Order: sequence, then C-alpha cells, then structure tokens
Amino acid sequence: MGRLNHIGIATPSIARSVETYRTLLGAAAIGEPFDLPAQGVRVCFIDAPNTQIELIEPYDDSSPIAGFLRKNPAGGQHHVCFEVPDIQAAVADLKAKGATILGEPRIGAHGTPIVFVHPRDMGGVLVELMETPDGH
Ligand SMILES: CC[C@H](C(=O)O)C(=O)SCCNC(=O)CCNC(=O)[C@H](O)C(C)(C)COP(=O)(O)OP(=O)(O)OC[C@H]1O[C@@H](n2cnc3c(N)ncnc32)[C@H](O)[C@@H]1OP(=O)(O)O
Ligand SMILES: [Co+2]
Repeated sequence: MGRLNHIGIATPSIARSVETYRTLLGAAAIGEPFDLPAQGVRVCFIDAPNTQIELIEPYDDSSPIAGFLRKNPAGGQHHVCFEVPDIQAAVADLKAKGATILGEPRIGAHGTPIVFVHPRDMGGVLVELMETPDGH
C-alpha cells in the first residue's frame, strides 16, 4: 500500500465543484478537465500539497458513477486511490486473499494501469489501486 495518490469526488458538475474549491478553500492548482470515455467519466484534478482531489463527472448515462449520483444527487466522496509498484502483483495478492477485484487493470487518468477493489472488502470504501509510473 503506497502513497495516497488521490481522493475521488463524484460531482454532477465539475465546473461548480471547481468554483467551490477555489472560492471556499482557495484552491489554486486546478487542472484542465478532460474526458476519459473508456472509463465513463470526465475528470479534473485539483492539486493539494501531498495528494490530489480527483473530481469526476459522468461522461454519459452508462458511467459507473451514474448510480452513485442517483443516490447522492449533490455528489460526494467516491473513492480513495493508493499507489502500488506492480498492479498485477497487487491484483494477484488481493485475489489470493479473497478480495473482489472489479474488472481487469486498465489505463486510468494518470496514464498508468488502475483497478478497483469492491467496497464490501474494504469496509464500505471503494479503493482504487494505481501503478506508479516508476513502477514499470
Ligand atoms: C478510472 C479513471 C479515474 C482514475 O482515477 O483513473 C477514476 O477513478 S474513475 C472512477 C469511476 N469508476 C469506478 O468507480 C469503477 C469501479 N466502480 C464500480 O465498478 C461500481 O461503481 C461499483 C461496483 C463499486 C458500484 O456499482 P453500482 O453503484 O452500479 O452498484 P450498486 O449501487 O449495486 O452498489 C453495490 C454496493 O456498493 C456500494 N457502493 C457503490 N458505490 C460505492 C462507493 N463509491 N463507495 C462505497 N460503496 C459504494 C453500494 O452502496 C452497494 O452497497 P450495498 O451494501 O450492497 O447496498
Ligand atoms: Co480515481
């Protein structure tokens, strides 16, 4: 379990969430939003000194966060992401321990392989694992 890479925040509007972080918290390092159609989301990173906030908005109705936003229309904390040196080794280790891994590793918002552990295995928290770029 490596560094906390980011906290994923689901929102119905990245624009509105960016304004909130900017006006209420004085966020200054705000990235340009970008689409990740393969993952069903639009993404915008806000840098904090030791991690990032990952704002995610549904790309379309089939987005994996559409259900979450139906239950939480104003949005909310969606997942936490930890870095691992080797995503395949992490998946094998977790599966051997009986955890449910959601899908296969795929390229995430930082351009490296990611995977998700089912919330029921992590005390109700959706955990994303992301291979650190230097993990290759
Ligand atoms: C990949 C790009 C970017 C990156 O960092 O690189 C991202 O992070 S994008 C993030 C969006 N993508 C994902 O979240 C993919 C993984 N997620 C999933 O496969 C689903 O969201 C899943 C399976 C976690 C939930 O799916 P869904 O909401 O359709 O199912 P249910 O409503 O039936 O939920 C089942 C069960 O899980 C609980 N749940 C759902 N979402 C969350 C959550 N975010 N945190 C904690 N718990 C969650 C839900 O309450 C249900 O619990 P139960 O006790 O069975 O009622
Ligand atoms: Co994420």
